Amino acid sequence: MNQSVTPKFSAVVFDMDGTLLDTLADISHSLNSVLEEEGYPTHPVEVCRVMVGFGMRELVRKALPESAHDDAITEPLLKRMQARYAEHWNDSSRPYDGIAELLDAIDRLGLKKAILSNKPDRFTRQCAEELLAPWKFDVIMGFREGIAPKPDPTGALMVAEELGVQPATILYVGDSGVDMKTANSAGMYPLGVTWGYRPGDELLATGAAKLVSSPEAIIPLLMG
Ligand SMILES: O=C(O)COP(=O)(O)O
Repeated sequence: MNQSVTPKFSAVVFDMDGTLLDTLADISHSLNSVLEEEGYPTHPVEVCRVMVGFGMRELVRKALPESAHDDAITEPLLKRMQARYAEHWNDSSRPYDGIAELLDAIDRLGLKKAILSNKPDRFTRQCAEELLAPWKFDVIMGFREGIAPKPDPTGALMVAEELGVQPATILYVGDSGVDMKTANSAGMYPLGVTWGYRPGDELLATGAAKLVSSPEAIIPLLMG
């Protein structure tokens, strides 16, 4: 680590889908193939883009017609979606350009780093282990039954606790309004990224302190 450079933050918490990884095509494919098999209307990828981010249960619910918003329908469909995604999570999902350089810079600066996602926990871990294999994350936390999903701050505060740092010293990097609300209610610095699934105006309206349009643009923010 360069001794003349003081990190401003002690840790970086990343959202996964739309921030570290472009997962949209695999999620959309898994969702649509299950909807189609059940005779429900499917959705273009651009519609899926705005339905992702609230967790898989909510994705399935949003994708179904309102007449099918019943646990007796949504829960079995969620299980099928999970099974389908287990086969297709890695067809085309990849880190965005510049993520490798950003993660390398975080490591060079000696900052801790974590992932907090509304994606089911096992898929969050699988994606990190396979698609972000060169980097070690200090904490990886996906959606776990019994813990409220983002934007509830519970998960973010658990991550801070596990990292052993104060929330106020955490840079939270995400691509959606859900992320900006989470960061604000957990007392973390909300940094919005515009290469993901949501437009910059949504991020500003939900409390982004700043927007960046490339992973490399985050590197100078890490220096004190
Ligand atoms: O599965 C989702 O809904 C999105 O997950 P994310 O929190 O990584 O964006």
